[in-house]
Amino acid sequence: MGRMGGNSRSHSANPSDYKLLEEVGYGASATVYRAIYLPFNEVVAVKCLDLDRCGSNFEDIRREAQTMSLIDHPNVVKAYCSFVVERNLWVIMPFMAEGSCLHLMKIAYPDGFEESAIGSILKETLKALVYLHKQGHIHRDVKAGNILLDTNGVVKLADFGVSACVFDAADRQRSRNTFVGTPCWMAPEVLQPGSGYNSKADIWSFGITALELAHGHAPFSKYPPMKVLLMTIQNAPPGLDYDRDKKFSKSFKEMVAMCLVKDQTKRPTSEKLLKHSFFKNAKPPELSVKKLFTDLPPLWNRVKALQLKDAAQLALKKMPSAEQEAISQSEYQRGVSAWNFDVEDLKAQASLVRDDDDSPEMMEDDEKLKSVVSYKEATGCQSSLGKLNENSEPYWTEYKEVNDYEVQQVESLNKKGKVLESNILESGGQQKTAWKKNGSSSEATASTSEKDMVQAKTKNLSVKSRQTQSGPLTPGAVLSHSLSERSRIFERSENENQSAIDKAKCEVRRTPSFSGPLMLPNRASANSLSAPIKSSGGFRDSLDDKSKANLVQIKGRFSVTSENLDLVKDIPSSTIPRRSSQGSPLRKSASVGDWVFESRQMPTTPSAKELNNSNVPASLLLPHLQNLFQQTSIQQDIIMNLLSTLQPAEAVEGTQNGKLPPLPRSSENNGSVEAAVSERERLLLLKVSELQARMNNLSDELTAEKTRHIQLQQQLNAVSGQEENGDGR
Ligand SMILES: Nc1ncnc2c1ncn2[C@@H]1O[C@H](COP(=O)(O)OP(=O)(O)OP(=O)(O)O)[C@@H](O)[C@H]1O
Repeated sequence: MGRMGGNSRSHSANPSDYKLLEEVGYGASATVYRAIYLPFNEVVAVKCLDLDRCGSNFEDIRREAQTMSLIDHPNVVKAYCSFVVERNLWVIMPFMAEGSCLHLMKIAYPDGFEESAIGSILKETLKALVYLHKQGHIHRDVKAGNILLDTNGVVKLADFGVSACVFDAADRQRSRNTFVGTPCWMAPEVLQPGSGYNSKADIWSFGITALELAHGHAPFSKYPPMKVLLMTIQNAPPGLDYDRDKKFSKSFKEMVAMCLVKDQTKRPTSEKLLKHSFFKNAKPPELSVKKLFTDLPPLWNRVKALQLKDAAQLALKKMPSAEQEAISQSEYQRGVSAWNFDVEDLKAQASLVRDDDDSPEMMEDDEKLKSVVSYKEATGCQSSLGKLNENSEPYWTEYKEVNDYEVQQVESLNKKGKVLESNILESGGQQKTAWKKNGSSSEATASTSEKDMVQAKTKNLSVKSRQTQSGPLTPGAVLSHSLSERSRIFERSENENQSAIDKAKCEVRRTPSFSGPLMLPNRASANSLSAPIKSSGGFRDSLDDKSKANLVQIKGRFSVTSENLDLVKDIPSSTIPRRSSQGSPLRKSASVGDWVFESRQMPTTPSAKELNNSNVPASLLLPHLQNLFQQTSIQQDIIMNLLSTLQPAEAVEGTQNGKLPPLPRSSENNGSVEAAVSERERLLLLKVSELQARMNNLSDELTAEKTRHIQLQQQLNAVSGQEENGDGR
């Protein structure tokens, strides 16, 4: 690793040359800090990847770092250098002071950007894709969260955590048959295991990103991953609606429609797409993008605000399972990439998710949030919160209300709890006025590099406290410090009982390992299963026993599992009827190439008695009953097929010529199976008695023949006696 080419001034691989300041972002596998490179007094970004969370696939990381070192394009975030510090990989990059488009939308543009800004952002992103594709790379994780902005309006595509070099022959097969990405942004061919994909998958993700920038969230973002997977495969492609999206131009709509074609061969290449009229008319980013953040607070304060918002949302969910669901949902909806797909579980979940927006659960959440928290959700939380975007004021203007709510949570859920966030909340409250658009505070424009450095010296209590309390900053300390720990630093004393809100923050940031109704992997499980940089199966060891037992295939960040292989492996595949339609109880395994029996349609199937006695609503019972019905029909099918294979072919004839009728084969005739069997029995008995009668006849005939034979013998003897007497005379 170490230094990477192309820089006139190279950055050292010595961690003590970097002074880590505020956290400015976090993803599935990494936390990103603003930092100062001391030898040059230069602001940089340091991405700290926890190698343990990455599955410690060092070989992949090394290859990834090499890939990054070859990147040299003004619209691609390049790595200056990378090096391992204890169990962490530090990647040193240019600091993009305005963070990602996703963060920007969540903070200030919950309903998306205006078309001129979108045009510029997309054009710059597309230039990056043209470059990467020419170099033989597939990015595989194009989304608003990976499009970074600088204060002067520069747009760069980031995160090669999942990119793959298709020119590397050894890697080609794997990279093209690997499940990598974030479900909402993933192309249909990527979601269909084994079909393989190429750089056109990036064009699909680019189209989804266009919709994300236009609406503030990606299509289907309110659904759990598997529902998204099924909808992407089964539904018509999403797009800009000609009625609902009246504000957008025809050429924008056309461009999006070109990207979101299911048949990858019909999608344009990045190079061709760049020639589309939509991009020809795009404004330079310094005109249309720069103005997006003129009145906003510094990035790290925005990130802090977003973390508080996540925590507030999480604190609403008090039951452990609900917490897990919330974490899963929020991580997923935020666009975090690490999702391991247990296809069976997710299919079952998908069948339970209603397509309409008015599911009671969602409405309940909606009401709860509306009554307590008045902020609107952007991309991330929109789905579970319903339509909260009616009021389009930026999130940060309501920051204080969120904080008030958090205080309530802290007070009500933790009697002993001290208000850990007091400092944060106070500063948040003050900043609320300072951040308001049209406000005149100097804070609003304090995001230039020089100012950042000054602010870092004066404002960053958490980092300073950490450094003074624990001596030199170690990477481990950096990575392990959580928001709660930082809260303690703010408070400057240890808390015995972590407040609910504080705990919730830990959950948001870190990696709980409980399971919940959605059965979606939280970040911890996702990361333990997956290599966030690039996958290769090197993380197999981190699977627990159950996962190992069920693992069919590890596909990049996602593993495809089935618990049902044992059930079917002893049944000859030829005896199982094959149905190819969607929703069939028998499906082709994602990876083993054989047909598997999908008995695990539901996470748990209650007994009939339970179903009868319970007060469960029909909407919940129905899927279980359908599941039971489906399983019963499958079993019948299998029995029928086994019976038919036991039956000799020549026996399948009509009774008229003395032979037996065939057993009914189709499932429609299942009811007549018993009757058919007894009919066969009766005919067999008839046949036996018929044979017996024929045998009796034959015996009689034999006896008669024998008698005739004796009589003839006697006649012959008599004749020969007469002849002898005649000769003697
Ligand atoms: N160079 C940078 N300058 C400023 N902010 C950055 C920089 N790199 C990343 N970030 C911020 O950190 C966030 C997480 O970074 P990144 O996407 O690289 O992590 P990740 O673990 O790979 O995430 P994911 O897998 O979910 O895409 C980004 O969304 C962005 O907001």
